[in-house]
Amino acid sequence: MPALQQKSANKVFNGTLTKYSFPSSALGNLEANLNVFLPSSASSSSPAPVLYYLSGLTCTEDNAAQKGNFFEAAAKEGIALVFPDTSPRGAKIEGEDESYDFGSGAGFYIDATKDPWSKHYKMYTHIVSEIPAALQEAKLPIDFSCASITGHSMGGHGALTLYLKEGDKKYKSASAFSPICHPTACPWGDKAFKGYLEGGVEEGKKHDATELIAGTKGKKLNILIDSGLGDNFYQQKQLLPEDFEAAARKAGHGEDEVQVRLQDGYDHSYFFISTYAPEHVRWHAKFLKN
Ligand SMILES: N[C@@H](CCC(=O)N[C@@H](CSC=O)C(=O)NCC(=O)O)C(=O)O
Repeated sequence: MPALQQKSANKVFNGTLTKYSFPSSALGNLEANLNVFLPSSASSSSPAPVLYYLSGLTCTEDNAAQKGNFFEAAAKEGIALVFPDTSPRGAKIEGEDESYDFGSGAGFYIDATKDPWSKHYKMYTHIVSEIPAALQEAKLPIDFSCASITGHSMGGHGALTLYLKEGDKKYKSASAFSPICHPTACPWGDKAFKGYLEGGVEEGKKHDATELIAGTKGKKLNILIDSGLGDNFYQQKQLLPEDFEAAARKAGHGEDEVQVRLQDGYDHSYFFISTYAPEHVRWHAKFLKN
């Protein structure tokens, strides 16, 4: 695995936010960027547990780091944060930069199976395996066996599906802000799955949180979702949190395992995320530090 290159470092809440890049084999050897926050408490003898944050459509590794309001709570709880990018960059595929909801900035946290996307668009492997391996090899003081995952919108879909697919051996808990909860039933998911997957929307069911949670009867889950009732994408039925909640209840998960909270007046923006980010970090800390 090629070494991480440090691009910048900033002190924040006594910890450090560092931007790295590395040539990613999952992304067809394109350069991948990510931001990593290490709390001051992290050391090789006391590595920090880690919370991954997956961003939404149009974002890079910087949006949540700059506007998400995650650092103070993570510093207090002694939790490392990893902010990956949302897609490969510069794959030079025709149509890659034509729309905000497909191609660059819109990798959907799946491994594409359809040409020409499948050579570069392997965001699932990039997040689940490649990034932890690269950070581990760089000997960052992070305990990758103690990880949880969160995200926003497309990244909320990523957080829920990676958690539901990988299980508690990989992630102890999942939370999401305004997640795309039922992508096979909304325009964003329909476009992404038809574009990236050989089997289209049918194959997309493997990457759909509402479909996945239906098969979790008897499993113990730790999921927290916040979505705003003033969110234009919620009103346009891109998010469908009610479908996810209904499927969770049908599979036998009560509020103690799957909480779906609809927050009055909040929109889809980082003003909403930054309001609830500290609470999400503290909620994950219960599972990461027990
Ligand atoms: N440009 C688009 C809207 C794009 C948008 O709202 N992106 C959200 C994520 S949406 C779901 O994944 C986002 O996080 N944007 C970045 C930010 O910093 O706010 C349009 O015109 O509708």
